[in-house]
Amino acid sequence: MPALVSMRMLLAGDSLPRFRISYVHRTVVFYSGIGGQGSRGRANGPLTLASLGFKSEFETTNNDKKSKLQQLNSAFEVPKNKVKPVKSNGIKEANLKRAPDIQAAPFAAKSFSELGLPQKLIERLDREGLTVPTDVQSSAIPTILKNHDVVIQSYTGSGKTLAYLLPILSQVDPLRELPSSGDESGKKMEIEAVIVAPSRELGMQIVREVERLLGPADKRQVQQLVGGANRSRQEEALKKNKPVIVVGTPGRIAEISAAGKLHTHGCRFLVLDEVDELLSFNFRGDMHRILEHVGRRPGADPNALKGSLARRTERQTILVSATVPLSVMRAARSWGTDPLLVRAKSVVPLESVSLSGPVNSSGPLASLESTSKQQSQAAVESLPPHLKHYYCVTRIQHKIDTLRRCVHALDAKCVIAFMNHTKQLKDSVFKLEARGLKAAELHGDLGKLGRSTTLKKFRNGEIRVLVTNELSARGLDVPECDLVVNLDLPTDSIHYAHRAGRTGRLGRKGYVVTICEEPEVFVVKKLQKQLGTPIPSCEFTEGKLVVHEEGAERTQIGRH
Ligand SMILES: Nc1ncnc2c1ncn2[C@@H]1O[C@H](COP(=O)(O)OP(=O)(O)OP(=O)(O)O)[C@@H](O)[C@H]1O
Repeated sequence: MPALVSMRMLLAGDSLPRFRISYVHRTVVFYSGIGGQGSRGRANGPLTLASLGFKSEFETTNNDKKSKLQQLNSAFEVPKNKVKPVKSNGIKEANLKRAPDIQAAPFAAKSFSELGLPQKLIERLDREGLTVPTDVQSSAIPTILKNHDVVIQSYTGSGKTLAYLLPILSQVDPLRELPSSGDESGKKMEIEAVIVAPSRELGMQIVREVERLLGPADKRQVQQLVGGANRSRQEEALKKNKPVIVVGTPGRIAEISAAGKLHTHGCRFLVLDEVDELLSFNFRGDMHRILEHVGRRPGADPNALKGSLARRTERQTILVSATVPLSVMRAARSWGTDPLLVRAKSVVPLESVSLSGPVNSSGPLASLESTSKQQSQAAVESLPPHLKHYYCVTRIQHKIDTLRRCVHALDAKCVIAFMNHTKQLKDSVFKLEARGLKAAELHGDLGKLGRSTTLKKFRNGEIRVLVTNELSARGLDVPECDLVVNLDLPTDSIHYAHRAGRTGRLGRKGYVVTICEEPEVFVVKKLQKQLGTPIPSCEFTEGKLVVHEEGAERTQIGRH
């Protein structure tokens, strides 16, 4: 456990809380200041991979590798004034074959203009009030602009969407620096980027983000291809608008592609957002089709990356998630070319990360144990560091009452309550409304219109408690969400982490409260251990949050 905690602290840098699992004997009830983007140090001299030890690692390898390194190296050169001293990352030897990690952030940019984005795009960002990149954006944008295949891993709500959208938008019309040469009229524009997301909601959210940056005049350059919407209308829009970017769910993209209405062989970018979810069995057939067709020009040599990466003939593959288990790393290696692992404060070749997992373990039990360890490490890295986690024991028939008291005690304005079974959502909504809380259900059995109307109302603040299932656990961005409640326990630490990540977005405050029955407490303890984060027990009494000390009956009552 301490190893897990310290690993997380080292990976995520100084913005992490300095507590550990061992309990301090005092009540934890106050909001603490929440660090957004941490302060960034500066030092002298340009920081390159060579200066970080990459060169010597690779010097012994052949010329081919050397030239790849030079390309990689130039991707990381940053101006003198943007340099931070390098620290050892402290990652356990067992997890690294070699140690070319760049732990201290060389990409802690102060503004988007430092990252090599075109002026037009900078102006759009400015107009939207986006001026300072997050750490993961500082790492990812220059790396993607250098045409590397990447896996982007950073905790929930840290800005991964713009981390991949901005370098793509800066290389496609209409925002790229140099407009297409020659007379484009009458020439069929090709789809340049395909972005895949596991749910309609997430797909639509990404579309809105692209539209926001394209502006009203150019918003037709992005087309949604999500399931549940009218397919022939989507096909017509593809034909009429000739978008440069499509965003959709695997089923719908594969369906339209198989019907011959989506031409993506010449596509330059393939993004798989929430890639670990997209790897699940449910999406297997559709994902196979997408991976086989997008950016796969007939006759193109998949290994034709000799010379400059800029002249690649194959698509650039970008995989994204807060949770990146080894299965994703393995997939990245087979789908991409020399992929890099991009995190908030480090960029490393994926090949430097040991992929020895269950396949190398001895026996099925060792294999299971190893899988579970990798899972929990993935979950640890995905949790925003400043969230506060509690659990509250109650009887099943009192769960909704406990939820009501929790909402009032924390004065939460925008709450997402997770349950495991769709059938129970309606009943919970009914009970919450009967107790005076404006609530609504959100799940996959609702029609597309019902789902989007409910989400809109939740975003507008017309609904205070959104009662939902796993559908909303991934990617949903409602920045105002200040409380996540587990009315049913999540299946594992990864699911816990994604649910929890709906609050505390981009450095905001956030509470995660698990309401469970006594026999389920051991599961919470196990989650606590796996996540390396304290989850103390609490109760809600007289409009206040009361946190229990470990080993003590009950502690002081505190107001927040
Ligand atoms: N540089 C920035 N400045 C201000 N706000 C930003 C910036 N980058 C992203 N945001 C906002 O931060 C929020 C979270 O971003 P985003 O949804 O991309 O996070 P994420 O890391 O993809 O989360 P998840 O893992 O849950 O999908 C969004 O509301 C987004 O608009």
